[in-house]
Amino acid sequence: MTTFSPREIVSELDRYIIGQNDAKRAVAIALRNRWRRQQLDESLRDEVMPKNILMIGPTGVGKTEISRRLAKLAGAPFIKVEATKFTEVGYVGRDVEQIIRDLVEIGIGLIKEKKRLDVEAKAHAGAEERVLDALVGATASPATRDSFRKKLRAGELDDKEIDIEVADTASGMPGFEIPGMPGANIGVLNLSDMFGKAMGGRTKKVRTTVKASYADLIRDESDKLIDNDVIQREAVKSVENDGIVFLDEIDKIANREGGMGAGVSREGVQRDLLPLVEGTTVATKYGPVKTDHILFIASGAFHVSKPSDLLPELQGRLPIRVELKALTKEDFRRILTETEASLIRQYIALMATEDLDLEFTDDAIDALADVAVNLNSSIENIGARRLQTVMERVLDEISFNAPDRGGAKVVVDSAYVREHVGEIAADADLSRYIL
Ligand SMILES: Nc1ncnc2c1ncn2[C@@H]1O[C@H](COP(=O)(O)OP(=O)(O)OP(=O)(O)O)[C@@H](O)[C@H]1O
Repeated sequence: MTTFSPREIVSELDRYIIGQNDAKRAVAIALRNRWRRQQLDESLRDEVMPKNILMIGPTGVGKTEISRRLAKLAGAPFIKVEATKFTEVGYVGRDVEQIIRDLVEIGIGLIKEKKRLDVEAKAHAGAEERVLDALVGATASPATRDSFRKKLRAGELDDKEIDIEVADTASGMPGFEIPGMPGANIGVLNLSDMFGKAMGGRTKKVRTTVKASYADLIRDESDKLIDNDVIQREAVKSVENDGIVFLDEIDKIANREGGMGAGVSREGVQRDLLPLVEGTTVATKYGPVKTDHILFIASGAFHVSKPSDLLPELQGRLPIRVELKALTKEDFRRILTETEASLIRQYIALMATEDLDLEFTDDAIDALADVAVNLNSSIENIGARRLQTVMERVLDEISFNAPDRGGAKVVVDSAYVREHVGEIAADADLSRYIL
C-alpha cells in the first residue's frame, strides 16, 4: 500500500505515460481512497466501497498502461481480462469467478517475491552451505570447508560443475477441476500439499555449475524459510484490499438485446460479472475471497455502443467516467523520447550491448511520429502500438548487422526513416501487412 498523495501518484505515472491527465487523476484518487479507507475504524472501513472506473477511449492510448503502472506503484495484485472472453462458446456463468482465482495466484506471487527479499541474506548463507556440501561433501573437515569457502567467495569455483538436489516444482499431483464446479479442485490440491509436506517435498537432482546453482538453491532455501500459510493469508488479504481487475472490451458486451447463437449472450456476461463488481465471496483454493473492495477498472472504445447500454446495475457500479483522447503526432514524439523506458531508449541500450552507438536526430523522431500518425489514419488506428511496428521496421537492418559493426556510430535521421519505411507507408495495401 503506497502512501503517495494523488499528486505524487500522477507524477509517477507521468514518467511512463504521456498525457491522459483525466485518467491519471481518476486512478490516483482511487488509489488514495484505498489508503484513506485503511485509516478508518473497522466499522466504517467495511462500508466504504471502491469507486470503480470506466475508461472510455480508442485502442492503444494508455488505458491498460495507466492501470498496470498504478498497480505496480501500489504493489497491488493486478489482472487484465477481456470481457468478450466470457461470450465464447463453452463458457458457463460461474467462470467469471476464475478472474478472482487468477488474481489470488498473482497475489501469491507478489507476496512470495516480497518475502523472498526479506530472507534473502539467510537464504544465500544456506545456499552457500549446500554448494560447499556438494563440493567437499558434508563430512569434510572444517579447515577444508573454510578453504573452499574462501575460494568460493572469491569466485574461483564459479565454473566448477556440481550435483545439487532441489525441489521439483513441476511435480505434485495435478489438480483437476470438476466440470461445472470451478474451485472444486480444492480438496485434491490440499491433499497433494499435505503429502508434499509430509514427504519433505519431491526433489530432483541437477548437474550445474557453482555459479548457476545459486539461483535454484536460494529459491529452495527461501522457500524453507517462508511459511506458506502466512503467504496465503497475506495474499488473500492483499487481493481483497488492494486487488485491481482491469476489464477490457466492456463496450463489446454492452448490447442489451444481443442473444448470440451458441455463445453466452452479452447481457448474460454482464449479469455474471455484476456480483463480482458488487461484492461477493469467491471460493479459491486458498480460502474464500471477498470481492467487495477490489477495484474494477472497465475499459472500452464505445464506438458502437454507449455506456448507457450497459445494465443499469453495472453502470451504477462504474461511477467514475474518464475519457482518454486519441494520440496526436506531438504525443507520439513525446512517447518516443520522454517516457522512462521509451522505445528509443530501449533500442539505444540494446544496440549498446553490441558496442554500437545508435543516435536519433530530432528530425528522425519527427519522421517516425509522422509515419505512425499517417498509418493510423490511413489503415487502422492502433494508437501508440503503431510505434512498435514502425520502429522495428526502421531498425531492422541496423539490428541485423549490429554484431558486425561493433565500435561504429550509426545516426538515424529523417532521410533514413523515410528510406526504410517511406515507400511501404505510402502503399496502403503493403503497409497493412508490414507496418
Ligand atoms: N499515452 C501513452 N504514453 C505512453 N505510452 C503509451 C501511451 N498510450 C499507449 N502507450 C503504449 O502503447 C501500448 C498500448 O497501450 P495500452 O495497452 O495502454 O492500450 P489500451 O488503451 O489499453 O488499449 P486496449 O484497450 O486496446 O488494450 C503500450 O505499450 C503503452 O506503453
